[in-house]
This record gives sequence, C-alpha cells and structure tokens, in this order.
Amino acid sequence: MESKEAHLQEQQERFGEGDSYVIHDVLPTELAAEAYELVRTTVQWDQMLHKGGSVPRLIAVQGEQNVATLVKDVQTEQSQILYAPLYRHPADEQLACHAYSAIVARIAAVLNADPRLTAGGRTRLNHVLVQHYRDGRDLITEHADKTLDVFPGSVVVNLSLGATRHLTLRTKDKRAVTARGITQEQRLAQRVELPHNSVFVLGLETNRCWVHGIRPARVQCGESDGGRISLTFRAIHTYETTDGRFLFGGGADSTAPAVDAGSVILPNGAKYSLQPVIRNDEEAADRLYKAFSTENKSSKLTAPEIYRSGFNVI
Ligand SMILES: O=C(O)CCC(=O)C(=O)O
Ligand SMILES: [Fe+2]
Repeated sequence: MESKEAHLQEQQERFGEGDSYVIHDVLPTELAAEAYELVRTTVQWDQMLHKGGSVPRLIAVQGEQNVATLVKDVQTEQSQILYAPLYRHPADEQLACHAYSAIVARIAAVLNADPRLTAGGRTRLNHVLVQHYRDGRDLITEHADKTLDVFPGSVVVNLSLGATRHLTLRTKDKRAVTARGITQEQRLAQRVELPHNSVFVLGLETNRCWVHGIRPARVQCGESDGGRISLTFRAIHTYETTDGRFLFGGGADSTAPAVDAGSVILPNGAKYSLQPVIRNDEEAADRLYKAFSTENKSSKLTAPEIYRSGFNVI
C-alpha cells in the first residue's frame, strides 16, 4: 500500500522548484458537485482596490476565528478575546476577514485532513482568499505570494472550482537554457492546468524563485469562457484581534516597544504579547509595500531577510 502510494507520488508531475504539483478530485463527489454554486451564492464578495482601481475579479476573505485568554501583566484577572488570522498582501485597504462560512468550513475540513497539505499535520489551513473569475476575461497578474504572515514550512493550497483555467509560472530570474547546442539566458515558463476540483500545491521554494498568475482564457484555443472560483487556503501565523486593535504572532514586529496591552494565550498554549495595530501611517505602509515588491522580484532573499523583524501596520 505504502510503496504504491510512494510510486504514484513519484510519477506526479512537479512544477517550479519541484515542491509544487496538482492533486485531482480532492473533494468527495457530492461536495464537489455543489461547491461552486454554494460558494458563489453564499460568500460575501468584495471589490478589491489596488493602486486606485478595482482588480479584475471578485474577492472574499475568510478565516478561522478562535478565542484566546487575555492576560494583563499587572492584573491577575483574565478575560477572553476573539482573534482571526491576518494575511497581508498589496491592496489599497486590507479586506475584512469574515469567519469561515458553512461551505468553506466543509471544504477546509477536507483539506486539513490531508497530511500533504498540512506538513504532515504540523500546520493548519486557517485562512482563505476566495476569488471569483466571473468569465474568461477576469485574471490575476503575475506575482509571488507574500509570505510575511505565512507559516514557514507550510504550503499554499489553491482549490479550483468551475471552468478550467491555467496558471502560468515564470522564474523571477533568467536561467541558462541550452537548445540545439546554443545556451541562452531566459526566464523559464510553465503552464499548469487547473480543472474543477483540483488543488494546486504551491511550495514556498517555488514561490521564492517563480511568480505565478492567471491570464485571460484563450477562448479561440478551446479554453472555456465560464466562471471559475479559486479558494487559496494558507496556514497563517499572524493574528489580529477581531476588534481590530491588536495583532500578534509570526509577522508582527517583535522589536516594537513594549506596551501594557497584555498577552494572549492561544488554545494550543502558545503565548504572545499584543502589539497595537498601526493604521494610517504612510511611512510604515510604504516600507511594507517595498518589502512586498522585493518579494515579487527577488529569488535570493528569504522571507526573514525581506521582512526582518516584522510589521505592525495593516
Ligand atoms: O486563482 C488562482 O488560482 C490564483 C490565486 C492566487 O494566486 C492568489 O490568490 O495569490
Ligand atoms: Fe498567488
């Protein structure tokens, strides 16, 4: 049994740096049949603004909400505080993170039960960016996913529902390619087919060295003009209290001056000090934007080198 599975895994086509691949027929048949319509009709869609314009697709953000124990250092009294994962990426304003809706929670439960998607159970897909490509014209431009808030060692899990589209992968740097005895420096490109009910697993090494995007459908080449919904699940290790006042965790600035906001103890026992969220600080927002832009371009720098001590700006 085990060797058959290992054999199948070996045969699987690998993309990017070899840590990325497609898994087909991920959701059980019944769930796969109703998921597209249920997500489309029940999710609260938003328009996302980037550089003053609407991006060409609809977006919704959801995450697992949990209750932590709030501990004030000077008091013995404890209270409870609600928090949710925080995933920061370039947008004029971060969209509100809603609790997992019923259909998204059902999908997340299936994905979280698969050890390939959770680093063998060590990480948890606690956040999703849901995107509706309404027809073949909607797209996402090439980018690297922003890993400031992503759990190191996790994978990005991108579930496709509806019409088949293709994801384009392209190396950030030129690489030496030899064809017919001639060596040239060029950016490599790969095309990944994303049919209904497939998951594209994006490994973080591929994300460091390659950008990815979804181009408009090539209808004349047989691609469908129909709607597609992608659910990009991530394991996030930065959190925001749902009152919007504090953040904590992996992507928060660990060197910020201590405040007496107290600490939180999560259900798993982990303890973090609360950092006040910084808003409307152009200088801080600009530094974060520059770091995002570096992640789009650099294959040399790792996330800790790009984001250093973290950020408290949203
Ligand atoms: O829709 C897709 O499959 C890609 C989504 C994506 O790349 C992202 O949300 O970062
Ligand atoms: Fe992406």
